[in-house]
Amino acid sequence: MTKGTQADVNPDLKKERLKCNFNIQEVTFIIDGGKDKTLQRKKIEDVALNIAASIDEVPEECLNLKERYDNAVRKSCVYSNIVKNELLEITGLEALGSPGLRRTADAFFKDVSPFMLHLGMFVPTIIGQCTPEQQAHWLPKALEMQIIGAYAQTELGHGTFIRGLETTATYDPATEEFVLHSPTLTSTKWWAGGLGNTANHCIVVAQLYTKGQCHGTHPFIVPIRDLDTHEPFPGVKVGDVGIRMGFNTADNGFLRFNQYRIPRENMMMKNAKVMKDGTYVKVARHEKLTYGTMVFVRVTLVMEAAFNLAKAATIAVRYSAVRRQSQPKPGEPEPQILDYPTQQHKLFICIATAHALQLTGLWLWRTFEAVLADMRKGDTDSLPELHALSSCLKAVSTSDSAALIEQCRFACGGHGYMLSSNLPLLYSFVTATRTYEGDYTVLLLQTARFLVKAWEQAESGKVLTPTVAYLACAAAKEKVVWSDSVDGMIRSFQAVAAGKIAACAENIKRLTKTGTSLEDAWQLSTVRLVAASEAHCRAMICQAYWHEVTRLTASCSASVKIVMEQLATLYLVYWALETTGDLLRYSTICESELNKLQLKYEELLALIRPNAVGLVDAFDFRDEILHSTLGAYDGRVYERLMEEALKSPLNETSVQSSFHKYIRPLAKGKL
Ligand SMILES: CCCCCCCCCCCCCCCCCCCCC/C=C/C(=O)SCCNC(=O)CCNC(=O)[C@H](O)C(C)(C)COP(=O)(O)OP(=O)(O)OC[C@H]1O[C@@H](n2cnc3c(N)ncnc32)[C@H](O)[C@@H]1OP(=O)(O)O
Ligand SMILES: Cc1cc2nc3c(=O)[nH]c(=O)nc-3n(C[C@H](O)[C@H](O)[C@H](O)COP(=O)(O)OP(=O)(O)OC[C@H]3O[C@@H](n4cnc5c(N)ncnc54)[C@H](O)[C@@H]3O)c2cc1C
Repeated sequence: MTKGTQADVNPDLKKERLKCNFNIQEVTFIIDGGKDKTLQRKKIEDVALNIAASIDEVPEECLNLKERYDNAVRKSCVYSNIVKNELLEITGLEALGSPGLRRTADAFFKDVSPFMLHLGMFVPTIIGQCTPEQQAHWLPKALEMQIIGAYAQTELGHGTFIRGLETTATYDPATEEFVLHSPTLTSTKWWAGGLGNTANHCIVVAQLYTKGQCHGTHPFIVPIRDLDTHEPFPGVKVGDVGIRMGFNTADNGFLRFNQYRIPRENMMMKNAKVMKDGTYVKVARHEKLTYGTMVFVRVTLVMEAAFNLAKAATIAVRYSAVRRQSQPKPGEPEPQILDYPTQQHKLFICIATAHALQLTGLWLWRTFEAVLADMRKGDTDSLPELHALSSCLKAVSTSDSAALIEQCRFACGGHGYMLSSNLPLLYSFVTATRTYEGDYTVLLLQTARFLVKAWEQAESGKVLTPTVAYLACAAAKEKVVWSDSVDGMIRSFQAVAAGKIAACAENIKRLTKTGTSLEDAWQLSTVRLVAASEAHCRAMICQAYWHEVTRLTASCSASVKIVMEQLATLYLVYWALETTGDLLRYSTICESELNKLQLKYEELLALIRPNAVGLVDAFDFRDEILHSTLGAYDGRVYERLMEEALKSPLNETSVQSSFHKYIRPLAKGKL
């Protein structure tokens, strides 16, 4: 964080920091995943942010579309050099996935870098889908930025249904080439980040045909532009998809092929190969390993959701400590808006959710690494569980994060609507994560498939995998006894999930018994399947969050343990109150217990209040990364709002030319 001198800090924020009763740094270490991770992150920030400080003379949002893109490319090149020449020196290849790199990128780009997909999907797909020989060829070029890549899977006509993609890659053994073709308008690749004007290479997912047979979708590395002139190659039509709600500097593009040829070796051949004579050879032991990059990105998006929500919470909590409004007690000064319980209700759940998603995300990452290790040994048994886990966690974390970022904006009143608060840009960025890399509903339905199967296994007494082991106890189908202890609440959330899954399974069974096909019975049950999947995910987040807090605070100071547990309890109580209907249905909770729960929630808000600013300080965002007039460390909100306003091009002259062109003639009746 940029602390400045204490004299510059808003007096209310100063007082808040004096009130904080726990060691902020200890919490930072927990959030980062350990002291070593914090130190590494800070080192990366120190290197990168020296340069970021003077990267923009004019605020990004004041530029026109084309200038914004050019500016984003300029900054991406500066940033790439820092990554290559400085950051990789500090941590080696590990830097590419490090939180330090992710965070410092935000100091350079308020919107999105057109290189994001190069690093976020092009490089990971080379690592995940290429043979070692192919990696040796492509990876150094990509890391040196000699080539820039995009990931083009989605088409104009299909995003969700990958098997429905229309682009074809037909093998020609005579020349040992694949012929890429886009047979229809709807087969045009659409949306790929970095594709429109920036990338010269692209991973293209296409239906593979060889010896007259289709073998389904496979990934190919496709050169699309000349490395020197940057002109698209003949047979390639590429461009920008048009103005979007956000991501306007991400260069999302379209791509069409007209019988465009690439060498056979450009098929990514880790999981399947086409031999010179056109023989198709399946290498992978699991059908869906070609979807591996998506699983990887879904896993990372859980922490991405936490990161962005933490930024919004920092902005809104600091602002709420500075902002004073209304006069609830006559004759007394206007209170800080953070003192209003309704404001605490809006904001403390944001801090708690950021913790819940970050700690669950770190746990998911470890699970992902364990599954990868199994797969390296040829064991793919845990892949379905990882797919189910990453699908629902990606869906719920991105959805919660987007909704709560918007809540942070509401919590900042009119000033939250200013682009300079950074809340609108944060929202438009995060709300896209609910859609991309698998739409919310679609991914929850993927998890639901796994849950219904697990339920059937539970009913027949089979051993269940860890994340659904709770279904075994629930198979008895009795209401769970309510208790407002943490364990009791988690048991109740699991009972809700189990009850909903059971109801789905029964509904499908009932429908099929009366002659409905299994596919139709599934469709007729999807509204409840989505709800069941979400309940399962919520129970899992609650369990993982509490488990991680207990584990990570075991050796912490008492005050840190207390505040971390207060937040985690708040998260559980909040969701119990949000889902009272479900609890009444699946647990023994009654009216008096609900009243007790409401009181407990209000007590928790009051307990957390003195530590609110300390808690957001513990996210440890430097001002350069927050980019917010409302959320800077020093709380000079009004001064910053005025300074930013004066940077608007509309303030460059006291009278605009439109006055002379239109308003005056209108007033004089001469228009
Ligand atoms: C070097 C210097 C560089 C410097 C550069 C500086 C730059 C600075 C920037 C730095 C910042 C970096 C930050 C990085 C952040 C990363 C951001 C990434 C941004 C991403 C942007 C968006 C990208 C995209 O959206 S890509 C497109 C994604 N598309 C999708 O997700 C499509 C969703 N659809 C599907 O996943 C499937 O089609 C599905 C699952 C819905 C259905 O598939 P299906 O084939 O039809 O399967 P189905 O019949 O339903 O099921 C069969 C069976 O298979 C199981 N299954 C399905 N999927 C999987 C799977 N993935 N894994 C395992 N199993 C799977 C399914 O469950 C079924 O099983 P059964 O029930 O047992 O039959
Ligand atoms: C900002 C952004 C960046 C992107 N970047 C990339 C990229 O770099 N590369 C890339 O390849 N793609 C990218 N995408 C595309 C993205 O992956 C898709 O938009 C996403 O997977 C959703 O697919 P869709 O657009 O086809 O939505 P659709 O599937 O058409 O969804 C529309 C609606 O239909 C519903 N629906 C669809 N199928 C079902 C079903 N089976 N059951 C019930 N409901 C269903 C959905 O829930 C949704 O409500 C990006 C998208 C965005 C917004």
